[in-house]
Amino acid sequence: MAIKPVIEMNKVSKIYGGKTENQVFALNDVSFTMQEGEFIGIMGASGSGKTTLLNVVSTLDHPTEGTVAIAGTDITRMKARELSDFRAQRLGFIFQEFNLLDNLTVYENVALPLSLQDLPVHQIMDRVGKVLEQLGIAELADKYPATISGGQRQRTAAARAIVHEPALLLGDEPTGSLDTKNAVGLLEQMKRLNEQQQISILMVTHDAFSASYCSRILFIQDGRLVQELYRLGSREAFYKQILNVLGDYGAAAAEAAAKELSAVEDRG
Ligand SMILES: Nc1ncnc2c1ncn2[C@@H]1O[C@H](COP(=O)(O)OP(=O)(O)OP(=O)(O)O)[C@@H](O)[C@H]1O
Repeated sequence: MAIKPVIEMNKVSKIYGGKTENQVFALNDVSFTMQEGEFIGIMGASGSGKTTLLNVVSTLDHPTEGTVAIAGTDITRMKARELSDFRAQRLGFIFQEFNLLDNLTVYENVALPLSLQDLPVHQIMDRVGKVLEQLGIAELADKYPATISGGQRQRTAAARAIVHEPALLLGDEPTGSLDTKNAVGLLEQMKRLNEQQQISILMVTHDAFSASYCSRILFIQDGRLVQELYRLGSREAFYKQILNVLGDYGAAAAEAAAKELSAVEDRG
């Protein structure tokens, strides 16, 4: 099977502010292609444009210039209504806050993206059942979010993000609010989804440890892509490589990298 691009971003700029004064180039002439089955991490300092990039890809924000195609569809030409259907059917999201609905069970939360698509009930039951099994939470189907652990809530959120088999899974600091054990659990799950089901994942993270699970990292600085790193060897080696690159970008990043490097033997 031929590998197809899942994201084609071509000369994208996003400018905030007035026509001439106080302009902020949140993204500045950004181009990259993501192939189906990649697991890409976006890294960069605070204010470098990571969230803007993710928002443009997720169709929540419109670029000032340039084009973005997702799975062959140019989203920069779509109307609002088409965009919301496209988002619901083709994209999956994992956020730092799990955004589960408290008055729905685990099963109902996971079924939500399918219920919105008017699928027959037996098809919904079948797909939800499979994805709950996959994420090891089948026995929690009838429980409510308030009665399960943080890690289980995060897995429920992950199940909901993939139940409709999106072309692309997007994460904004998905491990941000998790302790180390649950963060590793979620990253392992994402890695499995990526490797075993070829789900394409784009994730924003400031954390080198999380980023080391990716197959490629794009580094962004002042709205520009400044470097990319492919994982060639082990995750541990990739982690050190990422820390070294972060170390190249400013004293603050270097300080954080040095701290992390000293902890590398413990966590890596
Ligand atoms: N709605 C907006 N109006 C004006 N400027 C904005 C707006 N949103 C973002 N910016 C600016 O665009 C730049 C990029 O912001 P963005 O949120 O993409 O950065 P980030 O890398 O995600 O930062 P962080 O890691 O702190 O979340 C920043 O200078 C920010 O102040």
